[in-house]
Amino acid sequence: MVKQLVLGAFEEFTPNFIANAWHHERGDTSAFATLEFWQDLAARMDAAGFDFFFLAEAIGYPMNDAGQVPEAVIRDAVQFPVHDPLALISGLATAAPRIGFVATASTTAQHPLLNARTFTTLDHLTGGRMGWNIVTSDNQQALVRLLGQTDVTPHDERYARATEFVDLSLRLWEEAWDEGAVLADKATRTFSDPAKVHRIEHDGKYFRFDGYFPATPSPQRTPTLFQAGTSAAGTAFAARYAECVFTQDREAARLAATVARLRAQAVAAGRPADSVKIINGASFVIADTVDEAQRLRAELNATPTREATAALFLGWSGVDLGALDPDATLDSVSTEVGHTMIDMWRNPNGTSPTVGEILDSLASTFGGMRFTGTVESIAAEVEALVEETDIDGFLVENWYGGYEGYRDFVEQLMPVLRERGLLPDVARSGTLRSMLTGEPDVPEWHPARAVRGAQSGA
Ligand SMILES: Cc1cc2nc3c(=O)[nH]c(=O)nc-3n(C[C@H](O)[C@H](O)[C@H](O)COP(=O)(O)O)c2cc1C
Repeated sequence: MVKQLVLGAFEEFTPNFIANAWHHERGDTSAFATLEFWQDLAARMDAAGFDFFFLAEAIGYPMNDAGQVPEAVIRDAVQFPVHDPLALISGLATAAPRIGFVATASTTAQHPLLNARTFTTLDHLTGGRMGWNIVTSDNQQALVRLLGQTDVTPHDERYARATEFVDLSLRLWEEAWDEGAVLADKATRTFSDPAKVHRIEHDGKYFRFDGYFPATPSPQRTPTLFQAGTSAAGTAFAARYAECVFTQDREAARLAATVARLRAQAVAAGRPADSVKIINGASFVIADTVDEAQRLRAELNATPTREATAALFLGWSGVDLGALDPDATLDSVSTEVGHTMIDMWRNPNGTSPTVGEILDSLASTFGGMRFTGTVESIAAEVEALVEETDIDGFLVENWYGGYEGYRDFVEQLMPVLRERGLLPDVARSGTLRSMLTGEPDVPEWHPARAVRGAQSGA
């Protein structure tokens, strides 16, 4: 039996993200800074039957170790300008009443209290439709300079900080307020029952907290937890906390290996293999003939400049390809930024591509799996990929920006995927967690459950 996929729309609050194709004739993102632009898009994805609207985040932008920002970043709009995704969501929720919202927020840049309060607020305002994509952040060089930090926090230490950040957040969401603490009882003038609201004291390596969490429990309490970053440290972190993992593999065999590794680590962490939903990036170029689709794909590959793609790579990986010998490989390059990005260009079983080859092919490889063909050929490929890799869904990449970037996928491919049983006949609804996991509550194995009610009755 085929698996029913979950679908997210992959966006960032910027003119156009990974494709850097905002200037393509089919798209128009000149109004990207307006609420109406995003409300229109979210409403259409809601009506189309997508499960969630996903917002990546970049507080920093590509910058090399010397603090120089490639000119292409500003000229070509490479994650710059970028606006605040969390500020967008309540406005989207009014226009899109069913779809979930997953917002990326960084444990390297944020503070647990401020972050937890924002997600609780948004989970209330969306009626339980919020997800948090937990990242330790790319674009590190700019991030530390903008936040006034002295240096990039080493890669694995960022995950140690993320662990403490999430553990404290879970206490704020699950332990600070008991069920039934909010009474709003006029007769006794008791809004909240002091016996059921608990002080949280935390004195850790990275954070201290001493006091009450000032936001009432939201419909999901803990927002649905996503994670992105599949280094060894990232995978271990995902195995502990993530209900969904966003991956970006672009070859079936590599994706199958990532899925197997994530499921094995989940089992080793004491949870069922299928309790981690693995959602891979995917872009779809659809036309009446395979030739025409390939022509359009080639046109899209030629859209971003070489400087823009190299800058995007720098931001995500921390590696400035322009400063390296074009004949060298990345085999011995080390980075404190993104291991996932570098690992994609290393071939442990053979010859790795050279820096020159990587630069030549970046535009045609950014993002996740690429599907190019007719509706029927792509639907068959999707089914075969799900069978081969055991993934749970796709984060559909927007190419041109705005609804144009999804139109063919929504209007042509989704009906055929539905006919093949790869999508539900009726769009999922309810809280985001129930849409993605089938269960309304955080699962038993999750660390959230260990702290829930820890002080109740105390
Ligand atoms: C698929 C994917 C999506 C990511 N999205 C973001 C993002 O939106 N914002 C961000 O700051 N970092 C993002 N990152 C980077 C992560 O913050 C990650 O922590 C970083 O790559 C370092 O961890 P890693 O070596 O495990 O990949 C993403 C990484 C991956 C692999």
